[in-house]
Amino acid sequence: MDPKTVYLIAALMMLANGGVLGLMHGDLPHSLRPSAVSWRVSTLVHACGCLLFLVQDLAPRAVMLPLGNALFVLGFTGYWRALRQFYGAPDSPWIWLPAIAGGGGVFWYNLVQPDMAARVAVLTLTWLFILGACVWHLHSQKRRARASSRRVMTGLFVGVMVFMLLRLAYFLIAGVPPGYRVSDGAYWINVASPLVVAAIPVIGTTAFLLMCSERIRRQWERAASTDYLTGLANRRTLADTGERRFAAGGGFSEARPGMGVALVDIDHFKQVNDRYGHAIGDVALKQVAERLEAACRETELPARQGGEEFVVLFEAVDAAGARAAGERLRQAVAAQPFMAGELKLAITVSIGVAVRAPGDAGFDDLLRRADAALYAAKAAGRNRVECAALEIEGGIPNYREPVQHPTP
Ligand SMILES: Nc1nc2c(ncn2[C@@H]2O[C@H](COP(=O)(O)OP(=O)(O)OP(=O)(O)O)[C@@H](O)[C@H]2O)c(=O)[nH]1
Repeated sequence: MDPKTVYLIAALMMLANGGVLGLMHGDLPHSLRPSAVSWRVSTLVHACGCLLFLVQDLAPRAVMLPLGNALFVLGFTGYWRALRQFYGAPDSPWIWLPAIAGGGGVFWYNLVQPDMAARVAVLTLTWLFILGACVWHLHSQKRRARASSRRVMTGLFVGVMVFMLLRLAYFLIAGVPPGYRVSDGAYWINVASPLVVAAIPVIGTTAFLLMCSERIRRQWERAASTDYLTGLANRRTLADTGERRFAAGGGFSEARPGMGVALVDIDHFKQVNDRYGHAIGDVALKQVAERLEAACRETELPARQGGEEFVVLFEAVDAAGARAAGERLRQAVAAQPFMAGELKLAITVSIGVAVRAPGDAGFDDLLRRADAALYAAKAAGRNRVECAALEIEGGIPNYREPVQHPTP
């Protein structure tokens, strides 16, 4: 195929992709828009580079070719910037330096000291540096299990880098043939080059849109499953996880410990709100959540049930283990006063714990017994842990165990 035809098709596909991204721009969340703008501009810059190669005979080629190559390196730097913006890295003017140096080198070996092999080497090194920076940036992000779009994008950049190396090796080993022109279809490398150049603007734009949709999906999932104020699991996640673990635990067995819960309620929280205001109350809630989370073990799930009430799920505990875990949580909150600006607040929590019992038909029964134990903890003076009895008589928890604990 004629390389000019390939450049024309590539330019049209890039323009179409840039257009699609432009149409979708308004539907993206604000946080993703700067990155999408950079990606779109870079795609259009690449299209302009292809068009320059297409019309290279209309002006001196010694100007058109380096100009086209300069547009490609600028376009790749734009993709680098887009990826940085996507992952929240601060904008830096330094990322344009390799493109400026590489572009300058290409002009130098075209106009001042014409040397095709040196020009290819400078261009290749510039591309490798910029694309390598993109790969490094993609790779250095926190790994997420289903981020397939990021893997596609990384593969694409690596593929283009490998091609550039092969292209350099081709020119270094075979040497630059006399009278060689990039528009000469007799050389396979002249047809392959625009196809590979087009891979990132064309396939990469689809992968970029996939990255955006994966980000949006994760944000929605997080918003639906976590509590907006504390960042802990919310009531819905708690209910889902609790029911699932309850069902997975099978029938009750005296021989092996089952799941347990701790219901944690801040003591006299209304007074904090009334005395210092709702905003300070919110700060205190967040700090209690942080301390509970920090005190939880890996297998324990802290959640905000609502208001000033938290729940911690235990995976496999007996009554003594649940009580000890509850005590660990209580101490984590009571150990030190809370700081809200200049204010020093002494905050404590009361905790009711319950472990799975033979009479529990579902997770709600477990919670109900923990709630009754919490009620007992409040009645017994607060800042303490009470353990629920194993039985429910007529739907009302029956406390067989005397509530006798040292007052903290
Ligand atoms: N700041 C803030 N306060 C909340 C939030 N949700 C619930 N509250 C407050 O939590 C307080 C709960 O008060 P009560 O249920 O009377 O309980 P308490 O004052 O903690 O007393 P005891 O639980 O009996 O120790 C109320 O003042 C609610 O307005 C919230 O998201 N932010």
